[in-house]
Amino acid sequence: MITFEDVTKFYPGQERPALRNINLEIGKGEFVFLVGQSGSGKSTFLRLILREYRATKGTLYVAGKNLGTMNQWKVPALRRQIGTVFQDFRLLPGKTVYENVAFALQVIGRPAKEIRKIVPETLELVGLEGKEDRPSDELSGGEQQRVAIARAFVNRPKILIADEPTGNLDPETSVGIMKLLDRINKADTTVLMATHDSSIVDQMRRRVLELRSGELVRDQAKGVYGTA
Ligand SMILES: Nc1ncnc2c1ncn2[C@@H]1O[C@H](COP(=O)(O)OP(=O)(O)OP(=O)(O)O)[C@@H](O)[C@H]1O
Repeated sequence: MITFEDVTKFYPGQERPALRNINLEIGKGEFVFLVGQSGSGKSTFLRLILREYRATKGTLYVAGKNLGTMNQWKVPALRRQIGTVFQDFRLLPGKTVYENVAFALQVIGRPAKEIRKIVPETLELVGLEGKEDRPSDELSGGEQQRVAIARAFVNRPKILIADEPTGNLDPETSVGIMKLLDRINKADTTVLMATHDSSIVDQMRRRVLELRSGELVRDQAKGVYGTA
């Protein structure tokens, strides 16, 4: 689903690359944690997959497409296959739970009838049934993240990228969010999650990729957050 072939990324004016010679493959339906200290290259890794940047060297394939040679006009279609969730939720202020999720389908031109069917189904999946009409800014952090996950998943993307999705949540709420991401993964969605949350990584025991100064220093099946 995602293949890095010797991918290096230099930002303009940088002496050291943000990512250096990354080689790896993430298969369909995998759940992968991306860990590493601040500045190790995690965000750059995720942004390359979204074609926010191009690799300076090497080749990156996502959902069968070579992102290096992809025309700019095809990038929106690529991004429709990748749901994104962030630490700070990024919901539409002043909109209800329902509107936040429906908007994701409206902007890609889905028919109103389909939207009326899929949005309630997805809100039920994330445990927000009955809260459709609540203003999203009045919800708890955990509920807001559920809205964000519903919005990211409502289009049934092949890949879900989560950048520190539990970073603003307490441990108990974080466990609930991880159960939800696990359920989405079991629905055959490839999940890639950047995190500093060691207890979650240690509990879940999924594949762990560790970056250090832009290099991939660990690729461990059923891994833990840190090596001793
Ligand atoms: N737009 C940019 N322009 C120039 N340098 C950048 C840019 N974005 C990131 N960098 C640099 O690239 C390196 C990797 O940064 P990146 O944001 O990918 O790390 P990170 O692991 O996501 O960090 P964090 O955990 O703090 O989000 C750092 O040295 C950073 O300063």
